[in-house]
Amino acid sequence: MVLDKLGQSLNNALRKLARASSVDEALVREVVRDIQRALLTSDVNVRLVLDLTKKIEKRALEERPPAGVSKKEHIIKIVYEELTNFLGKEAKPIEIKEKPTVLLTVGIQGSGKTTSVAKLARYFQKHGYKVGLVCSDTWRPGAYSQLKQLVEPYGIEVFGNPEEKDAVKLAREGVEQFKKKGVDVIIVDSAGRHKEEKGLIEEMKQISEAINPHEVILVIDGTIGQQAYNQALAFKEATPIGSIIVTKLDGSAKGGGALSAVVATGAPIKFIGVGEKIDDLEPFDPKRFVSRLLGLGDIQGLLEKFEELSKETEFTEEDVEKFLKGKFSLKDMYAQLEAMRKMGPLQQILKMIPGLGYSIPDEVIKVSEERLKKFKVIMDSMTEEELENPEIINYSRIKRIARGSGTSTKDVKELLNQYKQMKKFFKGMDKRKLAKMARKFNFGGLGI
Ligand SMILES: Nc1nc2c(ncn2[C@@H]2O[C@H](COP(=O)(O)OP(=O)(O)OP(=O)(O)O)[C@@H](O)[C@H]2O)c(=O)[nH]1
Repeated sequence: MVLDKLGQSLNNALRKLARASSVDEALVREVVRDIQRALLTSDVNVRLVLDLTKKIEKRALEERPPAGVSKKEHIIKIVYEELTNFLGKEAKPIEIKEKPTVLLTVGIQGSGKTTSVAKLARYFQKHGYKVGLVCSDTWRPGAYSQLKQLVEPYGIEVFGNPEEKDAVKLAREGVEQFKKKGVDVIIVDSAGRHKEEKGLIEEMKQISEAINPHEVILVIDGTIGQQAYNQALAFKEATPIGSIIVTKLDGSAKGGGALSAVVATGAPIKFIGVGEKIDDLEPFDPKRFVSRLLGLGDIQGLLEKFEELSKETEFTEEDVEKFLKGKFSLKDMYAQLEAMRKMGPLQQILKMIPGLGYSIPDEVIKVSEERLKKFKVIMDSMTEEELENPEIINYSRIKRIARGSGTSTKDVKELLNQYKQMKKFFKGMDKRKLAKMARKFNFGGLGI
């Protein structure tokens, strides 16, 4: 996992808070100290840590939680917000505004540049773009074949010539060729032979002049921790169109230091490298990153699931509200059960929502494909009125429905029973938490 040690320490600090019977000043200070320690261990710069934790402490001690929110919840939210701000607040994706968009990547030797170029190519390809790669690494003869090998399985073309010694010429030729071929994104991999910033920036300027890229991406090795600051700063000062990929955040003890150091320079981090495989590249989104880091659940992931699902089932916000309030018809229940089956166990989904650890009885949500099919057949034999208001279904209606659908009265009763249980369960949930949960399901501006 990405920065799992840091995440674990931060999560432990928040758990201390969550477990305490009451929240007083001493506890706040203790939790803040734990957060400090966790960040320092991840090589975050001392001054940055102190600034950040001072803000958290001040807000935690001074701010009063709004009605309906406990002090603990409020402090967790403060920690989440301040950490998110600390890491740049908003995601800043690479935008493909023009076709072709030309991207130039630079990086110090061994930073993970070539691997990142392949990952980026795959990323854009997965998003529907036709990608061409240019290897202008004239320093390391193996670079061209390394790149080719990485992207070959995906049919991504690589331009290069291991015999050519002029990197600028290679870059220019490669870009020209791909422009003629009509690709959407051209990524140029530079030499990466430099051990320090100066040479790197010189090379970047030369190639930039020749190919006029839309964006230059500096690849920084996340394992160098706060040393990333100087690299990112020199880069930022050299180019106004620069963005950054921080690599090797999987298993790096110093990743927190690298990320925060880069953010401190004002250079935008656009992607993070989270493994050696081609798909191990993630767009960097501070909100999503921090909520995962703190173990608050992956809200964004949840939303995406809902979005995907709503495309197929027209699963609307009102549906969710109805569902959560226990006000739903049999038709709604069927749609929800179907949706749940597609999303995985509801239990799992609820876990993705911060602060909710509801334990839902199995019988409420367990519904097999076969059972669902049977439910559908039964429901097809019901009247509109019965579907809207199943309470009116008495024994004689049950018998008629069973006959009409070719099922047994037991089957019909089972369906009605499932409906009752579900309704009862959701009605019985804590109203405050329920309202909070409904709010969390708000697809639009979702803030914790
Ligand atoms: N664990 C992990 N390893 C990575 C990541 N990104 C790159 N690597 C590894 O880092 C090593 C160096 O990567 P390269 O892509 O060859 O680095 P480079 O900067 O192009 O290297 P030179 O061309 O020699 O300057 C390789 O073993 C990669 O597999 C990452 O996000 N996580």
